[in-house]
Amino acid sequence: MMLKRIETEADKKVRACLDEKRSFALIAGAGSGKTSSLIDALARIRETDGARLRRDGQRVACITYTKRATEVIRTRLGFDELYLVSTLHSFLWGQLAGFQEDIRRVLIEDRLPAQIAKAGEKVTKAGGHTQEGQRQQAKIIRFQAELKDLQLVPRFTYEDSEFSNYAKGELGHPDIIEIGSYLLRTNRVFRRITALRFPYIFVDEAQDTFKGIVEGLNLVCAGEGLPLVGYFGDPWQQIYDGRAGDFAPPPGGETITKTENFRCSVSVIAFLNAFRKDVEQYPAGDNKKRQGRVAVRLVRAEKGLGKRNTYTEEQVGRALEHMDNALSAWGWKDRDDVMKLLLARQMIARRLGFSALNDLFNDGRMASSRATDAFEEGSHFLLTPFLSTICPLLRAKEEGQPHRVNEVLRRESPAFATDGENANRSLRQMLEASKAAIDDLHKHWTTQTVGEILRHSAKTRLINVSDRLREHLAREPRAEVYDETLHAQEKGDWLADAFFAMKPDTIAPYTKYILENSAFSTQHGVKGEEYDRVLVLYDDTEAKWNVYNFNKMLTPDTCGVPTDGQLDKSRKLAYVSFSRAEDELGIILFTPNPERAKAEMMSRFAMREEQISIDS
Ligand SMILES: Nc1ncnc2c1ncn2[C@@H]1O[C@H](COP(=O)(O)OP(=O)(O)OP(=O)(O)O)[C@@H](O)[C@H]1O
Repeated sequence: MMLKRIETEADKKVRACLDEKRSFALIAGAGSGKTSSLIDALARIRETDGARLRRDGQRVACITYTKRATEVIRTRLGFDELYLVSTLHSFLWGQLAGFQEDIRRVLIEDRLPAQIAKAGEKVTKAGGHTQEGQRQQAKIIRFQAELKDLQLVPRFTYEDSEFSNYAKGELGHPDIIEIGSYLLRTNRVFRRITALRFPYIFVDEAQDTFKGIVEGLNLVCAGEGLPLVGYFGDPWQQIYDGRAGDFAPPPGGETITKTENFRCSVSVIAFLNAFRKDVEQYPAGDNKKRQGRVAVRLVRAEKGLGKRNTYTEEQVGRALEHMDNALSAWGWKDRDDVMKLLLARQMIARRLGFSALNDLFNDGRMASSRATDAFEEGSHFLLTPFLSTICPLLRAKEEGQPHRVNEVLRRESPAFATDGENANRSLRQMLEASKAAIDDLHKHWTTQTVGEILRHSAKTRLINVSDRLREHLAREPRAEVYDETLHAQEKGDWLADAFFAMKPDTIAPYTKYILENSAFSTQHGVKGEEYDRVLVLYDDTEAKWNVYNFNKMLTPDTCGVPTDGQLDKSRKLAYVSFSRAEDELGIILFTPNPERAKAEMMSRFAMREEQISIDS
């Protein structure tokens, strides 16, 4: 909680850049108050140049990463129309919508040929006779037909959807990024118009924006004077693939480093400084008075005895016992304000009661790594109807909240959308229909399988059904026994079949976990958050070996040197996790050699003997 605002050196430098009309990039470590710096900068422009901008019909653009951030910033600026605060997609579409003929040209010359080529590569990889090969082949045929139809599309639209239908002129999220990058790169008029509309462009969380967009905005703002672009972000907090990571202003711009930390206690900052060498932070607010604590617990790792060297159920249980031991040792056992950050969902799943679902989506025979990732993010197409509609509806019913039921129905259910077929139904009719629909859904939920529930919900148009889900619901279950050599490319069929055959009881805790804050989170899920006490648990047996390796990242002398990729990914994720702690940070590391790891961590991270304990 911010008590009083302190103007920092970095804020002064940003102010100087604004006054001199120079582009800049503010690299601000964790807890440094990026949002405050951004708001200050936006407000400064209002003071110095606001009247002129309004007179000339120009605005200040602020591109945010999430819709939630958009709301926060708009509110803090008093909803002033001088500013256009929007997510990247909506900002780009605002600029692209007027360039209809250019959109058509980019789709014809670049976007569709690129997608056809990509599908072609997948056909070659999968083999034309496999189901995946045929699926990709069908995609190529569809794209080719859409390519022909593109000439006839009267108008291109974008409705904030993931999916595209080019023949109907409907664009999806990825199209907006690709077309936006392409036009910024190649079309001088597009750049000129963007610059005229927005002499000042700010990008929040710049590390997570797309490379092509940073390059494009730098072209828009090349040269001296306005337009200028200001990036705010932290390269060490870029944890998703394909994003800008290291961002820099256009040539001539200034890179400013913000070294304050207003969030973390003295001990946590000292540890962060030992961990990350490019920014030396200091406690800059009331946090200077908080000593806090950093403690490490080293546990002797067991070799995974389960499938693919992962833990068996019994071993997961033992690992959880070690976690409880550490909680007791740190005096955290009975506290409910300890945020536990686990990399492996298996342990969270076991604690919260969705192991069966978790096991299914982590079973490499049926789930591709993409499917596992989507499960972890809560974006898998088999699960989204439950996350967005079915479980929220059942929950609202259970809690006796008819208004909430109606809200979900109106927002998510085609059968209850207030336009179209329902436009003429009275409120009473709608309420009666919704009650009947929910009672019916509840009956299915308690007696039927997941597949039956989905089919019922699709038939009654209670849920939005994606094309992929529709295909799976419509086909017969695969009769063959799964064979890796024959079916690897079609494993999604077996995944869907197994999912459809499940009882729904493990889905409710999963959706609750994904949708609500609980005392557990994955390490990816806590970006931007802060908690009094944070426990971070590393167990490489459960991690994706080729992607992360926390033992090698933290103790390379004990465990061997990580690959560049492992080092980069593991340390960014660790930095995000560690820096969430306001007061106390506890790290549990399962290591093959606790004694050596202890000595190495003490010297590497300037830790004292009593900070590191061993539980063998
Ligand atoms: N100038 C300031 N003076 C006093 N407190 C501040 C100031 N700026 C930010 N804070 C407080 O410091 C904490 C961290 O701020 P904020 O969450 O904006 O940091 P951040 O840079 O976005 O961090 P991260 O990148 O780690 O998510 C918040 O509790 C905020 O209220």
